[in-house]
Amino acid sequence: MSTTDLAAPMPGGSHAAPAPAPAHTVEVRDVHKRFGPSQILNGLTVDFKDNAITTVLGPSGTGKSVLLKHIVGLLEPDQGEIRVFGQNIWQVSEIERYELRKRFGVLFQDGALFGSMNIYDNVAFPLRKHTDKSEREIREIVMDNLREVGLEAAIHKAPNEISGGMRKRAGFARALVLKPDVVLFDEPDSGLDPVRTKLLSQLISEVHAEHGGTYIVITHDIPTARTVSDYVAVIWKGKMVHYGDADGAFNSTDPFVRQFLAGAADGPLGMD
Ligand SMILES: Nc1ncnc2c1ncn2[C@@H]1O[C@H](COP(=O)(O)OP(=O)(O)OP(=O)(O)O)[C@@H](O)[C@H]1O
Repeated sequence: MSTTDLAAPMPGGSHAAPAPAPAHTVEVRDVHKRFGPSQILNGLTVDFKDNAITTVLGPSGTGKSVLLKHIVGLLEPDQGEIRVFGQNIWQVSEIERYELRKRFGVLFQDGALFGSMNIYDNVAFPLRKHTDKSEREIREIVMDNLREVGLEAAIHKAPNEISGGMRKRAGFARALVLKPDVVLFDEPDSGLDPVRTKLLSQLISEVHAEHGGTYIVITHDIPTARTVSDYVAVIWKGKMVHYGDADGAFNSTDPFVRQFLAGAADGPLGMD
């Protein structure tokens, strides 16, 4: 429907009311996903809080990355809905889905940088591809973003000439250049030592405090969750078993949430 359609008078002289704003920017409704014999997501439902950082925690192999791929539209649910900005992403055209995706920034595990481009060109890439900004404007945005993640001195380096932590920061800068409403992080801590993990977690919190937005951080690293979380979501066996504020999660009396967040061997959570 175009804006002209929305402005058209209704029979009886009144105007059509604009569509109500969605309650949440990212809504996951009863999503099921199976790969071969394995049911990975099994009726998973969650509304991510807007303008907040939610960490998605859960044991290895429980479907956290599969959930993230559903949210960005890389995987289609067998059943259920993924709604972003109020739209079911599998009930819109491919072009509309592509437009919705542009409002997402994603930081993949390895930063997902192009090996053949230097750091500057990697960060400039989304601006060159998706906007008609001049090279002068692009330079200003890229340098602002690289400064924010502390990489302005590394612009001429290739991805394989910098450390894993720097690659993640470059990936973060690239994820931010289009000023996304939603930023997703797939295990930002993977492959980093505890000090670099802590520094990256602090950077995520600082950037969020500066720009706002809906951040979803997939991790199984409890210290990362403690540093960045406003809200904590816990997945187990393909379902969302807990969603609440960080204090509530870390002080939960639920045996499963307690065991998982304490990293304890004793409790309902076994090796299966
Ligand atoms: N495209 C796919 N085809 C088949 N199986 C898949 C596919 N993607 C994921 N899986 C399987 O789904 C399960 C969940 O994977 P996922 O990567 O979401 O786990 P995770 O919770 O993110 O785990 P970790 O914390 O260890 O990264 C795994 O058993 C994985 O092998």
